[in-house]
Amino acid sequence: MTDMSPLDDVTVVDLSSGVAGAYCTHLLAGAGAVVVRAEPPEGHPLRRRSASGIVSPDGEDGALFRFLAGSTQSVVADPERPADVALVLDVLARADAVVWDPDSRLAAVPALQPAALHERFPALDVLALTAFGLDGPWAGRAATEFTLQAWSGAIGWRGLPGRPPVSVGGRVGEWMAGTFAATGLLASRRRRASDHGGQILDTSIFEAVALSLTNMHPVTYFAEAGRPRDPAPMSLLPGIHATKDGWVGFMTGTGQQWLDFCVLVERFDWLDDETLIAQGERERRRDELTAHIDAWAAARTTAEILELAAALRVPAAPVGNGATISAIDHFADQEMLVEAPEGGVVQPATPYRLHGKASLPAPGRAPALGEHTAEWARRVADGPRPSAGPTSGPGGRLPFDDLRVVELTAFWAGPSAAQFLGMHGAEVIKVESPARPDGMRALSLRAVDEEQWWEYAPLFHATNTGKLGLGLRLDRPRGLELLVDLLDTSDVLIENFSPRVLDSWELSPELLHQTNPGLIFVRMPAFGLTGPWRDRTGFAQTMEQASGMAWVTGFPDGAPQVPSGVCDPLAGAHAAFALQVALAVRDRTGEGMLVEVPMVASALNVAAEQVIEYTAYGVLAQRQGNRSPSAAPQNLYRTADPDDGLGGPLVAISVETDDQWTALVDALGRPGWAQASELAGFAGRKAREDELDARLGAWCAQRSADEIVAALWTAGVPVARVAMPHEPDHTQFAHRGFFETVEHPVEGSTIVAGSPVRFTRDRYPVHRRRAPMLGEHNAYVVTELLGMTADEYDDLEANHVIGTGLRLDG
Ligand SMILES: CC(C)(COP(=O)(O)OP(=O)(O)OC[C@H]1O[C@@H](n2cnc3c(N)ncnc32)[C@H](O)[C@@H]1OP(=O)(O)O)[C@@H](O)C(=O)NCCC(=O)NCCSC(=O)C(=O)O
Repeated sequence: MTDMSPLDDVTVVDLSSGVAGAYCTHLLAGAGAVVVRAEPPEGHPLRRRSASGIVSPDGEDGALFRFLAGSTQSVVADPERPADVALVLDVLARADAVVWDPDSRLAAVPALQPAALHERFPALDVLALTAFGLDGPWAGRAATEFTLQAWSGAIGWRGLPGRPPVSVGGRVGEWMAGTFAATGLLASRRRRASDHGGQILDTSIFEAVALSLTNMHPVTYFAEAGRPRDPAPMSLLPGIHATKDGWVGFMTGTGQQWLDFCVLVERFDWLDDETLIAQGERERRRDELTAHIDAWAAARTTAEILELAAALRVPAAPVGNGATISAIDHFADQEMLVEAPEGGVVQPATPYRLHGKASLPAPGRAPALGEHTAEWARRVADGPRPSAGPTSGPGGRLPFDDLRVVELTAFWAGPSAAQFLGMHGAEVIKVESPARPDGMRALSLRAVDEEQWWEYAPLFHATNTGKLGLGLRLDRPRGLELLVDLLDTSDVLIENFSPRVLDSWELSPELLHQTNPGLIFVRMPAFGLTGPWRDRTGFAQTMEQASGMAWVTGFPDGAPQVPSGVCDPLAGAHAAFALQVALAVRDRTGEGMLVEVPMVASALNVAAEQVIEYTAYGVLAQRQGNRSPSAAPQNLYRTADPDDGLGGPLVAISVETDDQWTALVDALGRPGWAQASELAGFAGRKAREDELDARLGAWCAQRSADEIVAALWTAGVPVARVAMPHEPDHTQFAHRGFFETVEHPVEGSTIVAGSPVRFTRDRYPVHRRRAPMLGEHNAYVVTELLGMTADEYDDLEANHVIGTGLRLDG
């Protein structure tokens, strides 16, 4: 097979104008898809102004735009000119998919609305990105990332004692939505291959935020716990601490890592205190613990601390930012940050690697506005209009119903990648050691002396739906042989252990491809399979610390804070995307490959703006608490509702556009102070945001949250009640069926968040099968799939090669 770009047979039209749509098509173009951006004459908004508010010099495209639009084409079309709209429709007639959001003048043309496009081009996949989804009671309502975070509970839970809760900086939710969108589009494309039927992929940014920024499935957790979450905001501990020369971040995700951390900071009394293994107890003793950790860290350099932490296998990272990350040796060594094709700017590289014969195209430059208009006009004039092809009715096959996936995964990132394949039809077999199961099981609601305590773990239930469970010990030679036999009958292997683990089992692609050349082998290490940090371990929080995400989260006068968790679904969705890129190659050639998806690489992509803006404009993004570089006024405000003892209840208000400001002024009753002419523009509002906060604060303090939301939302102002993350009962979620009920034989009924990308052609619940119990499907795998006899099965069980339930004693 010759070198090929995996998606070079895919054409996508981009009608979107936000970060989510642009990142979606950036990922697709990065895998070789032809992406044609259809822009109104004023151009994509990011050509002039970045998401962080930097205005590009006259006549120059913004640096963030150049990154996001690299390797794409630009067709300019005036929405007022029928001939221009006809050209866009002609390009769409030749496309496989369109990415749409409602915010450009072109996307607002009636013929270019999702339903109209679906009707006109039934074979086209129409990916719609909106704040709340295309229908439901909240559809079309005003929102910004900040108010979406507030509604979802993503703000309410995060904070430090004595301070208001704090939002996640950097519009991570929009990037997350773009990743889910790209991943969903490829899945839909694979389904289309069977019947040529396109569909609307109705993507809700709100749901993407709720799934990723609320600190790990709180709805499931508290539904199973049968109680609401403690209303006090929380922060990671140990978390981010000042060192002699900067900041260092820790994340002790397992009991063992906490114990190792105690050794690191030389507190053997903490090591002996079993109560401190529980995060709740650490939170209760926050001041005492923080005082010691701060003093210990302040006496050492970041490099010294990281070296010690790596030796003790405590997940840790320097707290990177736009100015520092390009100098980090591992990122340089692994070429995770590279010079932009236009030169002079550093930007993230493609967040995954294919180790196969297919190669990803080199990053290309962004197109000038309308650079490809004439070429497309010629092309559509010359060529016949392609026919849509036959389409079958609803009820076609699921995208991955021909795939068997084996996962050797733990916690959230790896399991979520495999879960996506299961949601859309794959048979997924989760392998766990009965002696060392997925660490998510340790976050159980039952004490360890209770029967089957490991089956009461809500986060395991939420991240492992749709899977079968195989209890198999890979530290036994016969266990490994059995796994290799299983992989011979499988299509995909996904793993997210530290790299040394699979190496110690000698499970290499070379070995596995000898007997199954079609196997796609996805590895999701923390930092990469090679490079100086190869053997370091890490959780989502570690990636948030290293990539810059934590740097822009928190108050300007305080330490950086982690978003806490977003890098897990982010890594999972990037892995599901990269895996599908490899699958596209396999569908054409039959050849599998190794796919490397370092967690940190997806985090660096999503935090791209920081390094890009620093290297392009010398601007270092900073923490702004609940304010934003691109909105003013924006903040949390106390309402007149009865005091909750924590400084609330609060509402979130966010004004990004001049129209939203006008709407706010009207809703406030056009007070004199709001009529000042300089407030009509963003710069004037930004300059006076302290005063605006005081005015809005006084207005909100006289009203209940419900009154404020009703008055402002009706007027078109982005507003939200600051909700807690365990509340699943928003009418909009209910309308879209975002949360699905799943029955579990031990735990009972539970509620699990679904997919932010709603497939509208074949509607099916995504959680059709509950999470497996440990070793529940051993008999199916061993006797049915591998054809072993009942005696052989018994022998494997008697020798503890396979097992059901936890068995720590070997
Ligand atoms: C998550 C980790 C930090 C956890 O660290 P550790 O607990 O030290 O795990 P390791 O991966 O190093 O080692 C796994 C151990 O389990 C053993 N193991 C696992 N499965 C089996 C089976 N089936 N049979 C026998 N033994 C097994 C394996 O041999 C190792 O044992 P020993 O050799 O005896 O140690 C690390 O796995 C990691 O960095 N993973 C890559 C990045 C990642 O995915 N991070 C988590 C994202 S989710 C997240 O952040 C979140 O949910 O929160």
